[in-house]
Amino acid sequence: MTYASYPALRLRRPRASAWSRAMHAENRLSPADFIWPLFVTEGQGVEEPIAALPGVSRWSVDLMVQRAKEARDAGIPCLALFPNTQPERRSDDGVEALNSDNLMCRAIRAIKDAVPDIGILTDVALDPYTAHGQDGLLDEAGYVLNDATIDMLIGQSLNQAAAGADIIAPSDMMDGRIGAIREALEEEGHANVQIMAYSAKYASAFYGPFRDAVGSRGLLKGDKKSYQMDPANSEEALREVALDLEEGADSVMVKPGLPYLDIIARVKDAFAVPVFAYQVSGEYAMIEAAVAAGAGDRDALVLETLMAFKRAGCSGVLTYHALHAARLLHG
Ligand SMILES: NCC(=O)CCC(=O)O
Ligand SMILES: [Mg+2]
Repeated sequence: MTYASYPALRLRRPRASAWSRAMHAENRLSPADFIWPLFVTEGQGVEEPIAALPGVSRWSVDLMVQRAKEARDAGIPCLALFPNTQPERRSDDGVEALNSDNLMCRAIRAIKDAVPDIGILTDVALDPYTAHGQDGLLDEAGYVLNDATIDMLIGQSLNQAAAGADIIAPSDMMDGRIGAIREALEEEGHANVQIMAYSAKYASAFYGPFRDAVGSRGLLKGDKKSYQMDPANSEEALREVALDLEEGADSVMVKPGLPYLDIIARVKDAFAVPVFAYQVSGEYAMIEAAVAAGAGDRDALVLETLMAFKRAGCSGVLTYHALHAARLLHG
């Protein structure tokens, strides 16, 4: 087939007016594209602003319920919860993750009680609970043990599911944990609890502010390169995704987001399954720093970066800008 060429063909013609641009848009953003990560802290009526994430706070459970209502009213379908565990409840084995009355479980129950029609995604990994800030159990040399960690992750997943979590999202990058968690969920009567696998999670420099938010930055010794992926690799991301899908993941995630759009596009092309991205704390902080420096307009930067995820093939995005973006789109 041959196309017309200039001047019969002018690609600027459909761009000339707003109505026509709207009609020709290949992708659209809506509040339903967003999952809102929120940080829970102890107490009543407590808001703790996070310096490294201007505009983001930790909220106590009672105020978290207010955030959940705002999210629902703005059309956001799902929240992702992260606990800032009190230092005295952190230990080498992170056993607080298994406590059915821990901060996470109390937050899940309170939100499900007050706002039953919003989804709750819970992160599975031990880093908010360990005294060393690593995602799993360590051997004497400080290596993160794979199979022993999986036993803890199963317990953590079942604990969250019992509290009412709708989507279990293992972010630990242990080999084989998706299959083990799926099997345990089936056995314990949680057949409808989904798994969103953090399949391609990279050992990234963009997680710094998150570690402040969950209180693990000062604790973490070394790095996470023995389990998170090398930013040099993309074939390996396809293998990670293939394994997680074989093991029973309902959806997969690529993390961080914007520096890894190529991975998102490859995963979507190769597997045609629901792919989500995590626009992580360092990405949020970079946008806010640009805005503070007068280098860009917040609303435009936020919507353009979120649209990029849709264009790359994402079903949705975990983003700290979720409420702001959803309200912009709602008008
Ligand atoms: N498991 C969740 C994260 O590590 C979040 C990272 C971030 O927002 O920087
Ligand atoms: Mg894996």
